Amino acid sequence: MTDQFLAPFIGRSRWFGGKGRDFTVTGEEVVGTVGDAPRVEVRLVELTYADGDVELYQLPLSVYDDLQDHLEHALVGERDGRPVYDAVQDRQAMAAYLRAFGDGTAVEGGLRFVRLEGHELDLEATASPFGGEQSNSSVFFGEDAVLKLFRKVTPGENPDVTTHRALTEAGSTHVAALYGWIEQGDRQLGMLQQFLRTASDGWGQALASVRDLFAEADLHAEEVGGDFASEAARLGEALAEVHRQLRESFPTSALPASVLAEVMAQRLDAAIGVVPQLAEHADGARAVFAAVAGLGEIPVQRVHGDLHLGQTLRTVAGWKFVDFEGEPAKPLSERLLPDSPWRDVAGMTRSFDYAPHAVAASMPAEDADVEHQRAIRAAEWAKRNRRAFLASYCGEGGLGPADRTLLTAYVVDKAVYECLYEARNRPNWLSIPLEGVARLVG
Ligand SMILES: Nc1ncnc2c1ncn2[C@@H]1O[C@H](COP(=O)(O)OP(=O)(O)O)[C@@H](O)[C@H]1O
Ligand SMILES: O=P(O)(O)O[C@H]1O[C@H](CO)[C@@H](O[C@H]2O[C@H](CO)[C@@H](O)[C@H](O)[C@H]2O)[C@H](O)[C@H]1O
Repeated sequence: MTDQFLAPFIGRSRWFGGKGRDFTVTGEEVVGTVGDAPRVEVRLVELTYADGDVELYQLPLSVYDDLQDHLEHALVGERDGRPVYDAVQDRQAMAAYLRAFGDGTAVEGGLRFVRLEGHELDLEATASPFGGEQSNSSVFFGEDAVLKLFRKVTPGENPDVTTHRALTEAGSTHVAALYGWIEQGDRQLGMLQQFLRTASDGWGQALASVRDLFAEADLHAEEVGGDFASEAARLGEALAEVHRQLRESFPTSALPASVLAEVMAQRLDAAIGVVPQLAEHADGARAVFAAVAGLGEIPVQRVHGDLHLGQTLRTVAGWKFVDFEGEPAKPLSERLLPDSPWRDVAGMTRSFDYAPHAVAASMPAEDADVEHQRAIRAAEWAKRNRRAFLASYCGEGGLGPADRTLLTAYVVDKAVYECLYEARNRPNWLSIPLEGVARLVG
């Protein structure tokens, strides 16, 4: 018997990846507890979708004897007359998590809080939940650490933990150092890492740069004060370094290009099932994928897997990349597979296209002339930053013809994925990747 309140709570939560799909809660288990006042029950809730897919979601819930006025916004339901709250929103509950890391020992119910050496945690830091868009749930501990609790959980390693660990141990300056993680059996449920105090995210900076450009109708991207190209170039350099470190830390192999082309074509077919508007661009996209089939063997390695400007943070010590979990909709087994580094380059390329079009969508143009002018500036901004990024990513070798074919296919594949993502999560934004696909294959 499962609690009635779970399904509506999960369904309305930002982190729920199954939006738009019918599901029922088919099981739940308390796999651990943290603290005692309140007591946090860490529940794994099994969801079964109408098409038979099954997923497990992690719900840390704090249980109190009485209603807590200050947690009204976080009330999830009531069990046996006791109020149950979303523990991520609950400072006291999160303080207990931090203390558990401080002890570095196993906590009741099989949860293990594992610490890496090298950082003295501030155990008194105040917890505050991250308020932005995300697929998991993060809590900041003062200016010291960030705890990310994974929502969709699967057995085995979580690539966010293992990739951060490898990069931290390799001394990378382009990630927030990993401080520890939470395990339950063979699952990794959360990750504690360095709080990047001086960070501002690349997406926000890119939007500001575009707004600057749109405000100066007669100027080109390189002429306005908020030009982003030198940052785009730094991002390219940083990504090249991260890819090099990942090649050294994880196994590398080769993938037959024909297999990659087929996988991309299948992803397109599946996406058309959800976003029928993609069908009119299908022939063009298939031709782009087919061109990859002749490329022989593609070198593959551990990559980020879902890179975009929102996963980049500019700090006084340079650019950092976050969230190495891969695309949230992909099964873990696929997210762990080595892939071509061009997937990450393609993700950034798409993001350089998204930023100007997202700004344009949020600023209705007064007339057709302004709209036309903005479309030209948007294309200019995207091209300028894409070029700066690519030039420094590729370095002296530049981009060869085979690389270009592969990159183009990854860019189209990413734009197709984005159509699916937007249709399910932000239908108002669907036109951004859809028009992107049209431009790419048109
Ligand atoms: N170490 C960090 N320090 C400061 N802010 C961070 C850190 N890691 C992530 N963030 C912020 O939190 C946001 C969400 O983190 P992310 O890892 O992308 O979560 P999710 O996997 O849920 O999408 C990021 O976009 C970034 O703005
Ligand atoms: O950050 P997540 O791992 O949750 O990634 C998912 O959500 C992203 C949006 O938050 C989505 O990114 C898309 O929108 C971005 C602007 O919000 C844009 O910069 C990206 O280029 C675009 O792909 C991402 O695809 C999705 O997996």
